[in-house]
Amino acid sequence: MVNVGILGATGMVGQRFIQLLADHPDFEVTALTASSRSAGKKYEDAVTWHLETKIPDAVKDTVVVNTDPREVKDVEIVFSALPSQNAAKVEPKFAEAGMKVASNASAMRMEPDVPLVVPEVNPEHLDLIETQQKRRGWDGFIVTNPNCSTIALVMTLKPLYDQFNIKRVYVSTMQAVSGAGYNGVPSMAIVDNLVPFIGEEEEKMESETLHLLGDFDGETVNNANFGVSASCHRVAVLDGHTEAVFIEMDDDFDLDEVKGSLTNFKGLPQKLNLYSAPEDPVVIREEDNRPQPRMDRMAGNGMAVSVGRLRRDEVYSNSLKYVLVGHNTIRGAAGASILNAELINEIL
Ligand SMILES: NC(=O)C1=CN([C@@H]2O[C@H](COP(=O)(O)OP(=O)(O)OC[C@H]3O[C@@H](n4cnc5c(N)ncnc54)[C@H](OP(=O)(O)O)[C@@H]3O)[C@@H](O)[C@H]2O)C=CC1
Ligand SMILES: N[C@@H](CC(=O)OP(=O)(O)O)C(=O)O
Repeated sequence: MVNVGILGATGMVGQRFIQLLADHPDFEVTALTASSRSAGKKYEDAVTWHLETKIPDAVKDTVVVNTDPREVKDVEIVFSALPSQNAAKVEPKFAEAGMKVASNASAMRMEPDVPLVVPEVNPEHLDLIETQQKRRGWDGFIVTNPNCSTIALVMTLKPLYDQFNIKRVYVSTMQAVSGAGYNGVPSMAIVDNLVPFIGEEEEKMESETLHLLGDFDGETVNNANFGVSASCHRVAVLDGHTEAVFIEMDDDFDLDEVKGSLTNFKGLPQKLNLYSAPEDPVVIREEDNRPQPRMDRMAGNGMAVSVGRLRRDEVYSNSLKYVLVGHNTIRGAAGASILNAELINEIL
């Protein structure tokens, strides 16, 4: 077993880490950190638990420590669920102290020597770790996963990008409230309502998508060369982000081939049979009224993306559209970091 720690263990995403790691065959949670408000308390006293399953017995009595590498002993991997501003300050300290940091926070994602990885999409970007360690003189390293909406989008774009010439993508999101954290969106703002703005979300979707699909030339990642335009919205759903995706290709295409490439898509996690890898990263729904967040967010234990309403665009040539649903705090957050760590543990 590999000893792992969770940074920001009391938050929404931290709790998902605890839940998903409870029965993990290779990772054992031995350290939990949070702010000084929680440090020194037993986990069950420090946390306001929001998930449907119980707090796992194994961590109930674990004493939460400050998010400081000097207080985290004998741990090989730390999963970071810290607010971005804190992540920027402390993740490098954990890497400097020799730990492998699998971060869910946005702080370091676009650093040129920090891999931003979805294991089914761009595992080869992990080779940047060597550059990072040399450049920064670290024994450990930082690997990041993308934004929750980006992950779901890019998992569907990858098979299409490999087979067709994508010219431009428009995406309109309908994002669950859990993406903003428990206290992120007041109930008065969201019940009977929709909020048509999520700070920095559109910029992240537009930049991270092209970076993830970029070529790694051995030294640097050269972004993919097509247009992505996003519009992001908060809706009254607890978990599960829905996205309406519109794609224009350079050339005409066969819709059955598009469907085949999504259905048959497999990546390295599937080949390596990693513990958290869904058998099918993309699940196609044929019903007119699917995917829906409540019905489809748990596809592949929350690690698969469901795609439905796949159709040719009858207005614009060489164009298609579909709707997707992905679980934002599992595939879009904690599950994504855990899959990154499983891959690292297997291949490095
Ligand atoms: N990949 C993705 O798309 C997603 C990413 N996220 C990202 O994950 C991260 C966590 O989000 P979420 O769980 O919603 O946030 P929460 O606010 O729910 O939790 C934050 C956690 O960080 C701790 N913390 C807060 N301030 C400090 C500090 N100064 N020093 C040390 N620890 C601190 C909190 O501890 P305490 O309880 O003691 O205050 C808590 O454990 C964010 O970066 C967020 O953007 C979130 C959702 C999806
Ligand atoms: N902004 C996302 C969640 C999030 O925290 O994203 P990021 O990891 O890019 O900061 C949402 O609200 O649904």
